[in-house]
Amino acid sequence: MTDLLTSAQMRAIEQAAFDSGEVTGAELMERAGQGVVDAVFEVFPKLQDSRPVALVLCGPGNNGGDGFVIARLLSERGWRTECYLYGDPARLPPDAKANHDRWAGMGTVVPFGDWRFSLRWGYGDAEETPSLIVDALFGTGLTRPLADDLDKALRELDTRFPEGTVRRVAVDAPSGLCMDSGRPIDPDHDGELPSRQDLTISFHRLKRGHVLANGPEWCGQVRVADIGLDQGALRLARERLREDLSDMAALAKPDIYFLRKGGEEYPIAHKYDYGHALVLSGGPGRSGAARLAARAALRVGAGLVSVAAPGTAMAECAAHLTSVMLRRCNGASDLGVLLEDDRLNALCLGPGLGLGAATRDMVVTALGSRRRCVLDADALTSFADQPPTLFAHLHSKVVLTPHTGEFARLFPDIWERLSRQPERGPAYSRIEAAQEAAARAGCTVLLKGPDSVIAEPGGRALVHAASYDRAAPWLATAGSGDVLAGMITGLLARGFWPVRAVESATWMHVEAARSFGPGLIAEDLPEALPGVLSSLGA
Ligand SMILES: NC(=O)C1=CN([C@@H]2O[C@H](COP(=O)(O)OP(=O)(O)OC[C@H]3O[C@@H](n4cnc5c(N)ncnc54)[C@H](O)[C@@H]3O)[C@@H](O)[C@H]2O)[C@@H](O)CC1
Ligand SMILES: [K+]
Repeated sequence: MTDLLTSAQMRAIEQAAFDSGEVTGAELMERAGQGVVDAVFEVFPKLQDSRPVALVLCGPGNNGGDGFVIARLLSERGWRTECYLYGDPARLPPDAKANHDRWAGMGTVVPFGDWRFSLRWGYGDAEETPSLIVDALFGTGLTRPLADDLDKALRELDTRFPEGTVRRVAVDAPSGLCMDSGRPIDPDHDGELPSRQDLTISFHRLKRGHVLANGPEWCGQVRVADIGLDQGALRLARERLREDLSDMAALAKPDIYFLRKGGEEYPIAHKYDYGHALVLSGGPGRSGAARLAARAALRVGAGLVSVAAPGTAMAECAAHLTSVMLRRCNGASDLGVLLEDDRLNALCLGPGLGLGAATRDMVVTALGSRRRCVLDADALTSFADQPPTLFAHLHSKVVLTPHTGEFARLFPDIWERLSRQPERGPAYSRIEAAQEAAARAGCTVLLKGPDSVIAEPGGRALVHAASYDRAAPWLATAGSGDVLAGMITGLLARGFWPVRAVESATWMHVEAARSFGPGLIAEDLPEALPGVLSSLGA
C-alpha cells in the first residue's frame, strides 16, 4: 500500500468506484468522517478525557461535507461541537449538502460572516475553549490561495489557541496546501500557512502532498483511513484506469528478494558473482569521501571494491584501506586502462574528486565504457557550465545523485520552475521536476532531500520520504551523501537495475541512520548496514 496519489488520480479512483455502483458518495463521505474520528482518538487517546468541546471548520466542497459528518459523530460521542461554514450552504455539492442539513438538525452552523472567534472563543470561560479544532475547509480540491478574509480569520484562531493548547486535525489536507506537490498555495505569506496541524488524515492512500516538500511540516503526523475503496468494484475500476494509474508514484522500499545473498537458489556464491565496484578518489587530503563510498559499497554487498586514486594519494589511501583494494589512476587515460578489466562492473565518480577538466575527462571515459555508473558531487558540478556535454554521454545504466544545489546547476530551468512561489494548484512538484530531469538526461535521477525523488526516463517515480516516523535528522552530516553514492554503486555492482539500486539504497541509508541515532557521523553509516540488512532478513 505505498502508492502516492495525485488529486486527479484520487478523483478518478472515486469516480470509477461510483460508476461501478458498489459505493455511493454518501457512503464514502460517511466512512471518511468515521475514519477521521477513529484516527483522532487512536492517535490522541487523552482527548477522551479532555473537555469535550470541538470546533469544526467546514469548506464549500466535499472536504466540508466530511466536516459535517465528523461534527455529527463527535456529537454522538457527547462532544459539544460547533460547525463554522465557509461558503453558501445552498451551493454545497449534494453529499456535503445532505450532511450539512443532517447536522443542522442537531447543532449549530455558524456562517463565515459571523465567525467571531475573538468574541465567542477563548475569552474568560475556560469551558468554552475547544480541545479539538478540525480543518475541513479544503482538501484535494484546493486550486487557489485562501481568500484574505478566511486567511486572516484562521491566523487569528491560530494565535488565540497556540500550539499545544488544542489538537489541530486536518481532514485530508491542511487547508492551503497543494496535495500534488506539498507546496503551500500561499504567495502572500511566503508559504507560511495559517496553522500547523497535529494530525492529518488522508483517505484510501497518501497523496503526494503529504510527503513532498513542506507537506510533512504542515501535516504534523499522518494516518491513512481505509474508506473501503480496495474491494470489489475498485479492481474493475483499476483495470479501466490502468493507463492513468500506471504512472502513479510510489513510496520507495527495499528490494528484499535481491538484497539476499545465496539462499536455496544460489547456495554457493563466488565474490565475483556480486561484482567489482570501482570508486574514483581525489588527490591527497581529499580521499576520505571516496573511501567512505567504497566502504559503503562493500558493506552493501558488492563482491569486491577498489578505490582508484592518483599516485600522490596512494599512501594516504593505503594507510586507511584494508578490505577495499587500491589502484593507481592519474586521470582519464589511466582510467581507460583500468577499465580494460571487464570485471569492474560498477563505477562511482564524484565524491571528493575535484572540479574541472580532469574530472570531466574521467567522467566521459567512464561513461564511454558503458558501465553501470553513479555520478555524484564534483562529477556533476564539473559540468555546471555545460550540462549538455554531460547529457550527450549519459546512458540508461547511469544514476545521477544531485542534491538540490547540484540539481539547480545541471537543470537551471527546471529548478527555476520548482522554486517559483506557486499561485495556483496543482503546483509543479519535485516528482515532475525529477521526471523531467531524467527524461532530459536519459538516465535515472535521484533528487536528494528529506523527500528524495527517484525517476527514470519514461518510468514512474518513487519517493523516499525521510519524514514522520522515518525522519532521520542526524543524516544531515558531512559525508553522508558519499556513503549513499557508494551504497548505490555497490548494489549496481551486485546487478541491481539502477532505479532498484537507488530505491533500496535510499531506504537503507535512512534506516542505517535511524538505527544508529544521535551522534551519527558518516563513518557510522556503513557500519550500521549489517544490522539493517539482517533486520530486513537479507
Ligand atoms: N469525492 C468523494 O467521494 C470523496 C471526497 N472526500 C473529500 O472531498 C474532498 C475533495 O472534495 P472537493 O473536490 O469538493 O474539493 P474541496 O472540498 O477540497 O474544495 C471545494 C471547492 O472549493 C473550491 N476552491 C478551491 N480552492 C479554493 C479557495 N482557495 N477558496 C475558495 N474556494 C476554493 C474549488 O472549486 C473546490 O471544488 C477530499 O479532500 C475529501 O476530504 C471524502 O469525503 C471521501 C469521498
Ligand atoms: K482540510
